Amino acid sequence: MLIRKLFKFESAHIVRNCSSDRCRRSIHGHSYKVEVLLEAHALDNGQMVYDFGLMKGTIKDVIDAFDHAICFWDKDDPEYIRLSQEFSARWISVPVSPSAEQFARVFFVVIDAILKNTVMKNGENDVRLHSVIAHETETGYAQAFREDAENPRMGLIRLQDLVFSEQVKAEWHDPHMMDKLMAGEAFINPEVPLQIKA
Ligand SMILES: Nc1nc2c(c(=O)[nH]1)N=C([C@H](O)[C@H](O)COP(=O)(O)OP(=O)(O)OP(=O)(O)O)CN2
Repeated sequence: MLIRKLFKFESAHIVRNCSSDRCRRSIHGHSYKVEVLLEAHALDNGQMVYDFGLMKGTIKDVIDAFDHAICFWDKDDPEYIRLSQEFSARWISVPVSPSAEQFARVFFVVIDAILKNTVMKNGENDVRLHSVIAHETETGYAQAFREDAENPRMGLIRLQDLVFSEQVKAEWHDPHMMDKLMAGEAFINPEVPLQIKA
């Protein structure tokens, strides 16, 4: 079974080398929608794949990092990068160009790591990330599956190559969230007292 949770953020970027002229050399913004699809073949104690509410912690924070931020490719012109960092308190540096395709892959890599590091406490069974859909506009989206996220032909995405500005980190529930993720520290879900036994 699949479940899907939708997140939204507003973000600015340039996508270098693309065919659309407006897109490749003008800073522009989108109202992004990100769909996170989780898969399981059994249900937890609440008879759910994974409680939607649990996705409003670390997973929501990492997506919301991009809200009201400028996102740039770390291979972009150093002067563009410098000015983005100077004039925007909220910025994210990514190791791939910020197309819809790469947003979907970036979120897949991070959310997959979060789920793998999460200690689930309510009888969840083999919950895994199925795919991530990044809607750039009302009419265009990209969907990344595991084979896309891990595909070196699409560019390598490693957690340590994502850089979040100090302002972005300061607004997280835990400003050290990404450091903890990279160090392999567990994210522990809350205990749930069992009320009724099936
Ligand atoms: N495959 C992709 N194509 C394009 C991407 C992308 O990320 N992946 N990105 C862009 C631009 O960022 C552009 O701003 C969005 O393109 P487009 O869909 O053409 O935008 P419109 O606002 O014109 O959308 P309409 O709904 O068609 O009016 C370009 N291509």
